[in-house]
Amino acid sequence: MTKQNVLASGTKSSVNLAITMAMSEPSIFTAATAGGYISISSAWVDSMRACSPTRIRTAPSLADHDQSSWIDHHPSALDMFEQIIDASKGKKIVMFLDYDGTLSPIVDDPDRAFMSDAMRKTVRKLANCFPTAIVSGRCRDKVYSFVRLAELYYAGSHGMDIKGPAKGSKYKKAGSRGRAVQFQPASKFLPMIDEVYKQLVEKTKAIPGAQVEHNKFCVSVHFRRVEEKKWNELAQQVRSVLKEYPKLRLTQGRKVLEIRPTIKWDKGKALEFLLESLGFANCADVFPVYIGDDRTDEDAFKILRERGQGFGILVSKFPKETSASYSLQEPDEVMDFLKRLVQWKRPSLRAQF
Ligand SMILES: O=P(O)(O)OC[C@H]1O[C@H](O[C@H]2O[C@H](CO)[C@@H](O)[C@H](O)[C@H]2O)[C@H](O)[C@@H](O)[C@@H]1O
Repeated sequence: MTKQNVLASGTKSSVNLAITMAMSEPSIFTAATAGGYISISSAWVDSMRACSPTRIRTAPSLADHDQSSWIDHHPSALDMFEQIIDASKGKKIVMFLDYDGTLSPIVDDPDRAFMSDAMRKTVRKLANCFPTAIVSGRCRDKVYSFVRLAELYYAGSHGMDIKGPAKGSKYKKAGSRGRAVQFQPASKFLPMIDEVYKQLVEKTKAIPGAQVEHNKFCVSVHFRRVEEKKWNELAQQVRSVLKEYPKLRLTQGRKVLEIRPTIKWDKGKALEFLLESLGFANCADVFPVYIGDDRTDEDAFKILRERGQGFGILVSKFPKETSASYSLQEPDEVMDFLKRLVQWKRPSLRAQF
């Protein structure tokens, strides 16, 4: 088995193994009979299905042992607010926020995943209290066009495109002389990503509902609006493009296949880079909080566990395997949690919410 294309994020669930298998055995793939080809693609489709859970956390008929035990292990960050604040006492909170599914609800059209004004107002107040970064799979400019808050740090393309506020930030590392933080570890992949984007557009154009999104250092192939009976065909088309690019790998999000460089860089590394840029590299008294809803956010949750600092909050209505410590069900709960943080830090702002 080669390690050309491996699924980097997440744990060794059957889902990840399915994709790893499908992506990492090109010789089997090319030598296989038509039947073999289908079975590899069907591993993709199984994995695509597994990324679309349908068991709602609160449904009484499904509130079985597994679900309640999941909540025991990942209690609501709202219910645990006081304990969280206690744990952060004497430490500097730094906030990391994923965008889609965390600050904005998941919608069918990725170009219309707008953030509410109330959420924007809350995030603005949050950034006034704590250093705050948006960490997204999207192209940085696109996520900025949704968030529109110049005072934040932004890490687009799954952390491969990092930029800090140009000026006026209260949170600058000593000695940075007002220079904006900027880091693009995958810049040499730009021509390859452009090429792959064009090929994917061409190869998927006949599949109704498929949408390819150029995220600068990575590409997303959306299947939210593709009929399930066409998922196999979509997987085969994506596979046919990717097999020519061993320097690219595949990860999966919510009804999306994400193609990105094999470099050892992800949202977890971006989190560490940003902590360092903010002057917290070897700081024992920093308390990073990362809130995200997707597989790629697991890299950041894991880093926090490894560092033994702060914690991750998974946004999900469904029990999921996660390295996050707490959970919130949806963006509205994220907003409530952020408001509580602001009110705790600045009690005088209570009346403004
Ligand atoms: O890291 P994120 O900010 O969560 O980005 C991950 C992907 O988010 C977007 O897709 C997701 O949200 C869309 C809008 O709600 C939804 O239609 C899609 O099904 C979701 O996967 C974004 O469009 C992708 O490029 C990102 O990779």
